[in-house]
Amino acid sequence: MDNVVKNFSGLTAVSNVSMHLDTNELVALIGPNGAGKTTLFNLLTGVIPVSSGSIVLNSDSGTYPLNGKPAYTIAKMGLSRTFQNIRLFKDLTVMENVLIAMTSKVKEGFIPTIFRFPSYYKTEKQLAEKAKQLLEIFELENDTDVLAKNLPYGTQRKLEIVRALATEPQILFLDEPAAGMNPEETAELTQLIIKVQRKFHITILLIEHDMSLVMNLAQRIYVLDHGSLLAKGTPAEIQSNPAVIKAYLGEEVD
Ligand SMILES: Nc1ncnc2c1ncn2[C@@H]1O[C@H](COP(=O)(O)OP(=O)(O)OP(=O)(O)O)[C@@H](O)[C@H]1O
Repeated sequence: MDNVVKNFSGLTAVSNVSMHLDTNELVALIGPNGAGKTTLFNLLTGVIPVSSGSIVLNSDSGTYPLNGKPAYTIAKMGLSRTFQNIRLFKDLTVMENVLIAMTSKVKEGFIPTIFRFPSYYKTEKQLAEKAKQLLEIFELENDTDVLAKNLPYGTQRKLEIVRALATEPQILFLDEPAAGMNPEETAELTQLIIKVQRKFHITILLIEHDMSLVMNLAQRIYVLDHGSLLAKGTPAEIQSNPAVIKAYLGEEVD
């Protein structure tokens, strides 16, 4: 993204932010409350339009502008996300939640679907098999028939990530994946994110307040403060950056 600005009637939530993600990178976006992190995710995934600036996806087949594209088009281009608040279908089972997320990829035509021809069952069976494989990675394979609302909170967050992965993304945006998790769950999630990134060769950008997760996971970190980019660098560089420490702790450091 190059020089991206987002104004909300008088308030500049994102101010001239430029950043990039390289293929297969795991990058964290951090910053104090209200810094503009979620707004940036909403811009990247087409939930809201930019006020100015550009966002592009570079791939082997060319360069594609993302700004101005609706969220479903961006999702189809291979950018998937989770939200800060859990957005599962609470009254559906774990398996149903994953299958629904997958259906955007199904090429099955209308007629076989309506009349339930053999090809329909084949597709459904293939999808269920794939969903099961994903659920196994997250150790949810024994919970396929459990209603989402009956899962413990930390498990619901894991299911959100499974749903985002079900669309086979190239880039995954995780908005506070460890929010509300205890230290044990956070440590488990950290390992899972590493595993998923390696297994599927995806690029990940994550927003997170839990510094243990950020410092253990991220190859690079961007720091936002009051809508502007305050710092960027490796975890070691960010941890010792006086401006970052000041933004977090509200005091000067020597
Ligand atoms: N739709 C909106 N209309 C008006 N102002 C908004 C809107 N969305 C966000 N803002 C404002 O933009 C600023 C950045 O908010 P944002 O949610 O992006 O911050 P954040 O870094 O994600 O914060 P947190 O860590 O608390 O989630 C805040 O001042 C917020 O009130």
